[in-house]
Amino acid sequence: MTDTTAPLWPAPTAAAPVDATVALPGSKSITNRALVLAALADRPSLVRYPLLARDTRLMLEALRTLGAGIETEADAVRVTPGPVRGDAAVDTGLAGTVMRFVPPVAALASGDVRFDGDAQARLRPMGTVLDALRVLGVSIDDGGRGVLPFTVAGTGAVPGGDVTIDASASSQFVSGLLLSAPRYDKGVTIHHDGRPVPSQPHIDMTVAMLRERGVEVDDATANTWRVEPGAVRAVDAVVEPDLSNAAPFLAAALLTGGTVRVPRWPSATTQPGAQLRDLLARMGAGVSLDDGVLTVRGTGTVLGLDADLHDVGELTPVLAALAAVASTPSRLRGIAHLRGHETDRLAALAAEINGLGGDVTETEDGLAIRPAPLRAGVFRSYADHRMAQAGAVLGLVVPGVEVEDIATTSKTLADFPGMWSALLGAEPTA
Ligand SMILES: O=C(O)C1=C[C@@H](OP(=O)(O)O)[C@@H](O)[C@H](O)C1
Ligand SMILES: C=C(OP(=O)(O)O)C(=O)O
Repeated sequence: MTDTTAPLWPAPTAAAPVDATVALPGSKSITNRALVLAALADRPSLVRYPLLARDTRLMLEALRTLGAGIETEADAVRVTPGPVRGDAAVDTGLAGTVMRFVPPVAALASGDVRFDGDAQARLRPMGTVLDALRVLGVSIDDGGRGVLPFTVAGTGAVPGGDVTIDASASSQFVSGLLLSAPRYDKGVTIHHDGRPVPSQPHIDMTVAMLRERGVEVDDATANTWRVEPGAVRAVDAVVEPDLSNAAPFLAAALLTGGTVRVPRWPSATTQPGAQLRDLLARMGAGVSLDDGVLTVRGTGTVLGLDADLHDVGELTPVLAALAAVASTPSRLRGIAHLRGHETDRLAALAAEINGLGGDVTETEDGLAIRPAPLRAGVFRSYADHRMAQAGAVLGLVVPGVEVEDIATTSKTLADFPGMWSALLGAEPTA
């Protein structure tokens, strides 16, 4: 769905190579995991440098509604766990992490918890999570539809146990169950049966964050995860910068032949955005990491990319935008599951890049993108933050691109337009 009443944002073209240092806010994925685990923990804790954007504010509100104490301090959120409360309503917005991570928490409530979200959220796959919770002993009324809205009927405890799911449509089905599993009476063992699970780094992130809090997790067998029941230890967490949100800024360096530096870039991380180092280098960038600062330099060449993005699907929109202005063809593979993201991202990218004169075809599991001269036009964002970012990236080198609903970027960045202006304002004035 697209907001046809939203104003058009004239995407600025780069008058010169960019030269900027971009400090990125916290990772959406780490923030929302840290908040859920803090709400389920054995005592209060701090989540430091959290992302404060729509998806994480929805998570804060959901956990507050379910009984956690939430206090926002300078650069931190203090979370005080409490008994999970029923007779509550949770707004998921369009956040996959809220709609997949919070129902397993609500299953611990004493009473009903109703879930609903944006109109577009009602299209995102949920049935696997709901069916799994039923197998683990939870009663849920979804009217037989397997999507939002639905009601989780908590009884104050969840038996837990063994469940087999098909998580090929989203790794979040696995992560959501794992995060609450230590609080279920028998813990949880998940077996995946189906095509490969996408976004493995995000599952690794879930497992690592559980272990950091003293939870016993066995992931030694492929496609099986076992979480033992037990306390979730409260830890003060430091949230890394959101490396996936680095993508449009780093892309600007590549496209304009400029330089972009991102401080606090972790040397080791489970974030999929870490793979931008390799992916952008393959597209022609000079990439270096020194003293925690990632530097990406454009060399004046943007090469096409042939890559399997199954593990790093959320990088696709920006990489597709780069590929659309590359000098050689690209194949982006392994990303059929993007059809269930904020919007059908494969259809949306093909439609919007082609709308500017591009040459993109959808394949069964991705996109084939061939070089073509692009022209001015409207780039629709379909309420998808990363589509809007892709439009901004194209606008750097294609004069006259207007991005519809740039405000949708607030899903994971409080002020993307401001950051984008600062990026361009930092051009050397030579
Ligand atoms: O667990 C997470 O934090 C995420 C997992 C991934 O979901 P999918 O596995 O559905 O792609 C990713 O695309 C999303 O942006 C965030
Ligand atoms: C797929 C994404 O988000 P969500 O967490 O809503 O699934 C994304 O941010 O690219």
